[in-house]
Amino acid sequence: MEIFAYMGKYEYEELVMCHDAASGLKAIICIHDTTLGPALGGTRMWNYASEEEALVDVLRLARGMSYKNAAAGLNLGGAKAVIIGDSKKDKSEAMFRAFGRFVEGLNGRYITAEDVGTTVEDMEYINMETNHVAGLGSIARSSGDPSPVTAYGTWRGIKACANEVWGTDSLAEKTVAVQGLGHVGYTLCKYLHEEGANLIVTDICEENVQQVVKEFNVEAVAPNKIYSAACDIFAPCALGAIINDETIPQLKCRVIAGAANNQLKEARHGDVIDSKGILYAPDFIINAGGVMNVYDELLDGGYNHDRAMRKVSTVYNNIEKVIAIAKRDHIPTCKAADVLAEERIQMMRSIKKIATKY
Ligand SMILES: NC(=O)c1ccc[n+]([C@@H]2O[C@H](COP(=O)([O-])OP(=O)(O)OC[C@H]3O[C@@H](n4cnc5c(N)ncnc54)[C@H](O)[C@@H]3O)[C@@H](O)[C@H]2O)c1
Repeated sequence: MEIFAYMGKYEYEELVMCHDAASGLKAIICIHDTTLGPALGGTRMWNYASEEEALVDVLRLARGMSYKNAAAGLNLGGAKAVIIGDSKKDKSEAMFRAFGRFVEGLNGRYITAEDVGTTVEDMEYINMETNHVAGLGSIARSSGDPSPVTAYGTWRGIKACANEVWGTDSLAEKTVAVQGLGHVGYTLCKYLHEEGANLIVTDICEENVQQVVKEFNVEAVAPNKIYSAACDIFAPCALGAIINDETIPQLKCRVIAGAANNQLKEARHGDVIDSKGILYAPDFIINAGGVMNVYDELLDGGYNHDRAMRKVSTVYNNIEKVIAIAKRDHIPTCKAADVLAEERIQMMRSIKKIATKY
C-alpha cells in the first residue's frame, strides 16, 4: 500500500505505529482529522491475518469516526486504534499500560475508548498511564453502558423517519420489525412498545426472544423471516451487511432505521433501496447516541446524564438534516449523511481565525 498517497487522498493527519517488545504490543493509532476537536475513537483488538490488514482497517475506521462525530454535531475529530493480537489469549496489564503510554504521548490529540475485543478493564489499565480515555466503568461520573442511550437515539431517529414518510412522528399502531434483541434491540423494543407500536421481533438467541415476547407480548419470527415481515419499519439491530441483493427484494417496509453498524453490504445497495422508495436512516447517524453519551464525559463538570440525553435526542434533527440534503442534492440518504459530515468539517475549516493572545 502506498501509505502517503492514501493518506493524501482522504486527508489523514497522522499514523502512529506503537511497538513494545516486553509486552508484545503491536498497535496502530490513526488520527484522521482534528478540525473539529481532539480525535475520539475506540481501540479494537483483533487477530489480523497481516499488518496490512490491520493498517487498512484502522485507516477505514478512523475516517468513519470523523464522519460520525462530525455529523453528530460533536466537537470531536475522528481516530481509531487497533492492537494486533488475539483478545482471548494475548492480553496483559503490561500490553494495555504500554499502549496507554503511547496514547499519553499524543498529548490529548487522541482519546481512546472501548471497542471490539477490548473491555472496561483494559481501559482502566490504559487510564493508569493517561487521562485521554473515555467510557471507564468504575469511575464516578463516567457515562457507563452506551447501549440504552444508543437505543434512545435510534428511537428518536425512527420517529424522524416516520414524520417524513407519514407526516406524523407517532409510532402508535405502526408495525416495526426488530432484528436483534441484544443490548440495543431490547431497549429499543421497550421504547417502541411504550409508544404503542406493534412489534415483530427476531434473534438467533432464543432466550433473548423469549424475554421480549413475554415482556411486551409481541410476535416472534425465525431469523430468516424478518426481511419479509409485513411491517412499516425495519430496524436492524444485530449485524452488518443485511441490506443486500438477497434481502432487498423481500422487504415490505417503507423505512429502514436501526442501530446496526454497516447495514449496507455495498454502497450501491443504498441507491437500490432509494430507488424502491424506501427511506434509509444512515447507520452512523442514527446510532450516534453512544458516542454522544461518551462525549458528555469530556465536557465541563464531567458526565451529566440529562445533558447527554438532550444531545442524544438531536439524532431526530440529524436525520431531518440528512433528508433535507438528500432532497437538495437529489442523492440517496446514505450519501447525504457523508455530505452532512463533510460540510460541517468544511465550515469549521473555513471560518476566520481571530487572534486573542500571543
Ligand atoms: N451498543 C451500542 O451502544 C452500539 C452503538 C452503535 C452501534 N451499535 C451496533 O448495533 C448493533 C447491536 O449492538 P448491541 O450492543 O445490541 O449488540 P449485542 O451483541 O448485545 O446484540 C446483538 C443481538 O443480535 C443477535 N443476532 C446476531 N445475529 C443475528 C441474526 N442473524 N439474526 C437475528 N439476530 C441476530 C444476537 O444474538 C444479539 O442478541 C451492532 O451492530 C452494533 O455494532 C451498537
